[in-house]
Amino acid sequence: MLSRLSPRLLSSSPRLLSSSIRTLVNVTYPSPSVAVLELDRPPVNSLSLEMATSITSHIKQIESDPQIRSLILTSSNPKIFSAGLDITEMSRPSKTRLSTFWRSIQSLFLTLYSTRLSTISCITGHSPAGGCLLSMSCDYRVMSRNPKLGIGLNETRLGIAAPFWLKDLFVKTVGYREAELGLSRGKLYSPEEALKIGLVDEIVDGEVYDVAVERAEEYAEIPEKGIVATKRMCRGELVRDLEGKIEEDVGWFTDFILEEGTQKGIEGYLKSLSKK
Ligand SMILES: CC/C=C\C/C=C\CCC/C=C/CC(=O)SCCNC(=O)CCNC(=O)[C@H](O)C(C)(C)COP(=O)(O)OP(=O)(O)OC[C@H]1O[C@@H](n2cnc3c(N)ncnc32)[C@H](O)[C@@H]1OP(=O)(O)O
Repeated sequence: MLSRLSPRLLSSSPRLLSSSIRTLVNVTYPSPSVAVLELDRPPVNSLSLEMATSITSHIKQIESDPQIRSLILTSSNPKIFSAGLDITEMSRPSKTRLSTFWRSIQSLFLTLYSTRLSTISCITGHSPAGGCLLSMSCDYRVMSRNPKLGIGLNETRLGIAAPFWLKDLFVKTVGYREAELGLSRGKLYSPEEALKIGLVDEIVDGEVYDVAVERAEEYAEIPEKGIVATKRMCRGELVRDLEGKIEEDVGWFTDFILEEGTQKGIEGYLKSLSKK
């Protein structure tokens, strides 16, 4: 039933949907060629299996409407874009659930990174780890100037390492040396710092959403053929690298997460979060 509804209909009845099926995202259309996908999984928009699957399927629905040229990814929580992977998915999981979870993350990355749509990440709040992955998978990033916010890859702080494709994405975004420094220190960058290293493209004092819509409309005016060919040229290599190693990557991830030492680290990290 849900899959037969067009994206436009989805956006016109978000309340009806949320009362029947929890979609975890809201889709709206500020102009005829622009869609907005708002992450809506309180409290922190962490990426569970269901959340990742929902984002991926909504991107595919939006993509299937030829009128839509640009997609803004944002959050219903003004303080948090996304807290990254749902850490509870990695705490004492079954191997089956863990591998399905990781496949949903791989698939979300591949879908967002290689979509024909021009993608704008509208970062109003914190964006650590998987949140930074979502933003880096977009074509353009605008962030609130708020100096208290952080964006970056903090995996080492959890005693884990980013997978090779996330490391490669970071290297492609900020350059080798900065990526090596940022990854090994698990650094979360302030908006000013992120702008300096090219992790975000613009920081905004006022309404960051309005700037995101403006940028989305600018992208929508560029001929689609040129955009798609350029994205394929710039992004194809990383997409092919991961597509060729899906099973290997699932194996590494599940083996690493299921190790007792990793489990103890994850438990400790979860405790420290809930004690705050
Ligand atoms: C080839 C492969 C080989 C090996 C690969 C191995 C490993 C790969 C690893 C994969 C990569 C992982 C990337 C990730 O995304 S891991 C997640 C990292 N995220 C974080 O560290 C963020 C943690 N959260 C925070 O810092 C703060 O919550 C935040 C700043 C976002 C918001 O702060 P605020 O004060 O507003 O809220 P809190 O009180 O902290 O949180 C509210 C409740 O939400 C819970 N919470 C927070 N973050 C998460 C999360 N990521 N997952 C699940 N739950 C989360 C938090 O515990 C609070 O819960 P309650 O106490 O209210 O129950």
